[in-house]
Amino acid sequence: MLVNGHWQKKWDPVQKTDNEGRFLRQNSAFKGSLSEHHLKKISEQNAEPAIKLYVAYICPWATRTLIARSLLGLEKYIPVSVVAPEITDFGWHFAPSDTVFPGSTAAENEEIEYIHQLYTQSDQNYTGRATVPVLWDTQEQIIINNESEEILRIFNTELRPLHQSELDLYPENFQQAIDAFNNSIYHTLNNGVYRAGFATSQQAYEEAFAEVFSTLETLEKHFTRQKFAVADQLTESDIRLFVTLIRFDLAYYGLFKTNLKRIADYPALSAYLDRLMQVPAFSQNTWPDHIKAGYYSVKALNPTGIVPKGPDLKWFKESVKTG
Ligand SMILES: N[C@@H](CCC(=O)N[C@@H](CS)C(=O)NCC(=O)O)C(=O)O
Repeated sequence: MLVNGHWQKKWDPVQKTDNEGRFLRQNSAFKGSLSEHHLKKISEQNAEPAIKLYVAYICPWATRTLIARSLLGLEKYIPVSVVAPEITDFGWHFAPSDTVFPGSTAAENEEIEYIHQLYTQSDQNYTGRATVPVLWDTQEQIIINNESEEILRIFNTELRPLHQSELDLYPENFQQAIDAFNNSIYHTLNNGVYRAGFATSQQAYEEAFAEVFSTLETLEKHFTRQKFAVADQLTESDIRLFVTLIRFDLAYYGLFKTNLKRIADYPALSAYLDRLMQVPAFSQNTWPDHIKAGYYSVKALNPTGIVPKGPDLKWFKESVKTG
């Protein structure tokens, strides 16, 4: 992580814990939105795009923003750079083309080598973790926003005039229900799997584990009656749930020890994933090899770095990606 703008070499990608060993996630520091100037520049589509998005395909938070970008048809306005899936001692990085992981952006195409450079360019005294996603202002060379839930809303609301789709991911008449659904899954499931995986005491792990599975049971019942998370249309709640569910059997079940059941063992949740994986915005932004390589590169949880070969999941049968 960065401390007063300097990278700490002795660094371990396990975030903070409290006195009882409970995992604590840091709050995002850059919470800006788009100005009139940005909007004008983005719609002009000059040779140099006005904004860009830095992501990791392993990352559920970054993938939220990618799915929204695709669903709303914003691809041509917002170019994306994808880091190598493995987190290094220097954090996220771009690898040179001869060693680049399929699907990642080669270092030769980037002005930076490490994501932490974006943070020090934006604030030379930045203290904190250098996380993805990052919404970047290419002209000012500063971070606009590094919080996925806000980037998603920026795409949905502020970029509405550029949408190539009628879809509204946060429609006014469902906002309360969407907020309530999001709250019901964030702590116990989206972040719950991390709280189980990065717990440093048995008690903290068991607490998180119980909450993960009671939430999955509730959701299983919900999806026996409902097609989508909220109402009868896709909303941002589906994106926020999907990114966790699709990583569950691939990474969380094994590495994070959330192994009471797999998503494949829940019929209604499996059918829900089947439905969403048929939508290109969901399947095209889901890269199972990145997900496995990325999570299993966290040395504190997997010192040998060995990446499991399985599981053999139906959701990825036809979507072997080549980059
Ligand atoms: N609250 C942030 C969380 C982002 C986040 O934690 N990203 C992870 C990858 S999944 C990261 O970049 N971690 C690097 C680190 O913790 O140093 C968001 O939703 O955008």
